[in-house]
This record gives sequence, structure tokens and C-alpha cells, in this order.
Amino acid sequence: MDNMSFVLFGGTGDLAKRKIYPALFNLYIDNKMPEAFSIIALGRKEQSHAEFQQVVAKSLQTFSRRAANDPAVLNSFLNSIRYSSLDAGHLEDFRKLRVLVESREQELSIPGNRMFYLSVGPEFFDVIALSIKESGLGTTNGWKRLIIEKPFGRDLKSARHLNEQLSRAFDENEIYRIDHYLGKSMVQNLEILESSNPILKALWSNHHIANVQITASETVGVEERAGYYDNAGAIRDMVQNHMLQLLMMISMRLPRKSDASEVRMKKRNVMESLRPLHIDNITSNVIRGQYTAGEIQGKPVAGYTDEPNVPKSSKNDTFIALRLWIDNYFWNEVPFYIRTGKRMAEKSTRIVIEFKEPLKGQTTTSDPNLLVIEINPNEGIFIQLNKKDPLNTEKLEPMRVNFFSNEKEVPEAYENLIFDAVRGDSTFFAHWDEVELSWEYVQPILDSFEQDIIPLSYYPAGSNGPEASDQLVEADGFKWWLDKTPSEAKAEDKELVAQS
Ligand SMILES: NC(=O)C1=CN([C@@H]2O[C@H](COP(=O)(O)OP(=O)(O)OC[C@H]3O[C@@H](n4cnc5c(N)ncnc54)[C@H](OP(=O)(O)O)[C@@H]3O)[C@@H](O)[C@H]2O)C=CC1
Ligand SMILES: O=C1O[C@H](COP(=O)(O)O)[C@@H](O)[C@H](O)[C@H]1O
Repeated sequence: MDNMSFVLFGGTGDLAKRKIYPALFNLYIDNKMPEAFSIIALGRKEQSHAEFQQVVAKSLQTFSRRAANDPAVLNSFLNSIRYSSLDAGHLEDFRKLRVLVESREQELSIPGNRMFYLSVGPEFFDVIALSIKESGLGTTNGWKRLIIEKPFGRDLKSARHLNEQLSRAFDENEIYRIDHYLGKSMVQNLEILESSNPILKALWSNHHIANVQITASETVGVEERAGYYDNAGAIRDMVQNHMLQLLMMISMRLPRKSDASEVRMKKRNVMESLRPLHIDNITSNVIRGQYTAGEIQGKPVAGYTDEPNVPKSSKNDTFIALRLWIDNYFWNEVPFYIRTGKRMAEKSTRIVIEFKEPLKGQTTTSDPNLLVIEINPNEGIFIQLNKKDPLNTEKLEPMRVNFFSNEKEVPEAYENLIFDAVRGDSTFFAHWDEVELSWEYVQPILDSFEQDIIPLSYYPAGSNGPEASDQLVEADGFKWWLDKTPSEAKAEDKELVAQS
């Protein structure tokens, strides 16, 4: 791994403290950082390196997956960090930064490899990228890379504009667009799951698969983010990026070799085969929901429009369900359902693959076989098979073959992604083709929300979303699998609290 500088714009922010420093620290403990590295954190206020190192120490103590309690390891990591004040609008601050980067490179014999991480508001993405170029920071004998946070635009037009601006300073192969769902270990496992298991590989098409369901449900509401969320909605916050990335990862044809350019091409093929939405089919394929007051984990919670800083008249989507069709040889006539929402019955990201009914039309009936990929918060896989009911020879009953990871041992998404970026592997980053095609797919939905063409369906907090979402799936003769009733979710919460 090449020695490098890691320059963190937004180094004082929430994401940096909760995710980025803990990820770097855990990589360091695991010997997954280069031999020599220099971390330079940026924020607007003046503070000393030592003061800021203590800020990082505190963030590690609070948020690191592994305990930061070995003083030698902790101090050696903190010692790699320097702080510099920088305002994104002041070019002279970038020149001052360049001096610091170069002096640390000399000190540590780093051959000019520079990773720039933009963990700042999206309004600064282009300004910072262009100033990196203009200040000479981007002119180096080593490599340069840009990691960029979400959101990448707020519609197709603004995403294209942002990309044009970035590409004035960085080549596409130097840009690493973070989608933290691509960093989740089970998502990074999807391709291996299919390619290394002949029993799954053989069944992986419309011959055997009846439908695919991708759910990302959350129990939290809008929290303190109303200013952002009320303008984004679930469609921009989750669907355009995370949910469509999951769809691409589960449905792409196996790449011949697992490298970034092959994966990118396969994902692009999926997006190009998606049946576009338009005025005639949009209302029958898109459900837009918003939570009303209800109960989460036994506690009453407010409806969306009663949340702090949400306008009473807001029609913002806190829930989306979609039916999508991939019109290619392999997936023709297999519906893919996507569903995501806030204030739902449980926190769960999972993919359920329902196989075609094996015993349809015979006297004995069975539940379909399911392959369930649990992504978050549990990481695991189970397969639902059928077996004989020992008490009733006429009947079959489902059984589940399980595998679940020990969550403490599984690296966090940001660890996986930063490690990949440091190694120069962009396989699990969102490439521009995918981002653009995702916005193209989503744009008619944004337009129809704007024009109020799709009705807003309401659902009580703590439920599995609006009834219209169930009807979407039932219309094709299916049901959402593994939904917990609010009382099951509540019982499980109690059990978890008791265990902890
Ligand atoms: N927080 C999260 O969980 C997630 C965040 N993101 C994305 O990550 C990015 C950062 O989010 P988050 O950390 O929450 O935001 P914060 O508001 O917590 O932090 C913003 C950072 O930007 C810096 N900043 C603000 N204005 C300027 C400026 N004019 N010049 C230079 N730096 C500036 C701030 O530094 P200071 O105020 O010290 O000057 C601070 O370090 C955003 O794009 C967000 O969408 C994505 C997924 C999750
Ligand atoms: O990007 C986002 O993701 C989180 C959910 O992430 P997860 O890893 O906990 O599933 C979501 O809460 C947030 O609104 C969104 O911006």
C-alpha cells in the first residue's frame, strides 16, 4: 500500500467524528494503513494540533468499534494527525494547506500520494475540488484521489453540473463517490454469494426466481435533520442512491473478473435495462408515504408534520415503495420491489429472493423457498426450505438454515470503503454512469411529486408502511416477507433490552 497524505475537509464535523476517524483508527489497528501516513484535518476555526488530537481521541473513545484503550497505539495514531484552519471560499487557505501537506510529506517520506476527502456540505464539493486544482495541491508526483460524500446532486441537472465541475479538477478514475451501503460487508458479499455457490448460480434468473424484495426500514424519524430531509425526502435520501445500488448489486450479471471497470459495466447494464417510469405507469408502480403519530418501541411518537422544524403542510415522502422491471433476458417478468421508510416497525436492511413455488397445483402445498440476505443491523444469510411436519405427514413446514456474523468482528462500512480507496480499488464506489442513470430513473418520480400526481399515503409510526405498499405487492400475487407486526417488534425490543 502506498504511503500517503489523507486530507480531510470537514474534519471537525459530525461524520468525521462518528465514522471517519474511527474507521481510520480501526484500519490502523488492523495494519491496513500504509506504513507512513499523514492525516490533515480541516475546519474553519483556529486550534492547535494537540488540541485537535484530543478531539479525535474523544471521538474514538465514543465511536470506535474497537476500544481505544491502549495508550501506545492511541498516541501513535493521534501523532499522525495535524490540524489546519481553512475556509472553502479562501484560496489562500488552500495554499497554506499545500505548505503543510508538503512539509509532512517530506518529514515522512511520502511520495506525493494525496487522498482528499470531502466531508462537508454539498455546496462546497465543487468549490473545494476546483481550489485543490488552482492552489497546486492537486499537482503532485504521486497519485491524487477525491472521496466525495453524498448527496451527489438533488436532481439529474444538478448532478450533471456537479460532475462537470469535479471533472475539471479530477479524472473519473480519481473520484470515489461514497455510498456507504456499498461498504456494508454483506453487500460486498453479494457477488461472491452467487459466483462461489453453484446451487445459487444455477437458480439466479427468471427461470427460478419469482420476485426480489429490497427493504431498508428505520425506526428513527426525521431526528434533527428536518432542514435537509424535508427538501430531500426518502426518494433522494435513500432511493436514488442506496436502494438503486442494492438493486444493481443483486441483479447484475456476474462480472468476468471482480474489478471496478467490469462491475461498473454490469451495473450500468442493469440501469440501462430498467423499464423507465412515465406518466402512464408511474402511479401504479410508485407509492409515496408519510408517517403519522404512532408508537415505536412502546413509546408514543409524533407524526412527521409535528416534528420540530417540519412545516405543518409538508407533503414530504418519508416512505417510498417501488415496483421495478429489468427488461433483459435474465430478469424479464420478475418484479423487483424496493421499500424504504422512517418510523417503521423495525430497523432492518434486507434482500429477500423468493423462488418460484415448487409445489403449485399439487395436493401438498408449501411456502416458497426464500434466500434472505440480512444486511443491517444483523449481518447474515438464511435459506428457507421445506420439510415434513413430523406430526402430520400430509403437511410440509418451512425450516431455516442460518448463518449470522459476529457483529463485533465485522468492519464498518466506512472501514471497508476507506481501505478500498487507499488501495485504489473503486469497485464499491458509485461511478458516474450509475449515478447519472439513477437520477435519470428517479427524475420522473421527482417531477410527479412536484406536480402532486402520486397521492400521499399515510402510515402510523411503528407500522410497515402504508397499505398501498402491501397492495403493490399483492397485486402481483405476492406479499412482503418477514414483516414484523408492531407487537412482535415490541416483544423483540424488550428481549434485546433484557439481554443487554
Ligand atoms: N453526518 C452523517 O451521518 C452523514 C453525513 N453525510 C454527508 O457528509 C457531509 C458532512 O456532513 P456532517 O459531518 O454531518 O456535517 P457537519 O455540519 O457536522 O460538518 C460540516 C463540516 O464542514 C465544515 N465547514 C462548514 N463550512 C465550511 C466552510 N465554509 N469551509 C470549510 N469547511 C466548512 C465544518 O467545519 P467548521 O464548522 O468547524 O468550520 C465541518 O467540519 C455532508 O455532505 C453530508 O451530507 C453523509 C452521510 C451521513
Ligand atoms: O444515508 C442515509 O442512511 C441512513 C441509514 O443508514 P443505515 O446504515 O443506518 O441503514 C439514513 O438514516 C439517513 O437518513 C440517510 O441519509
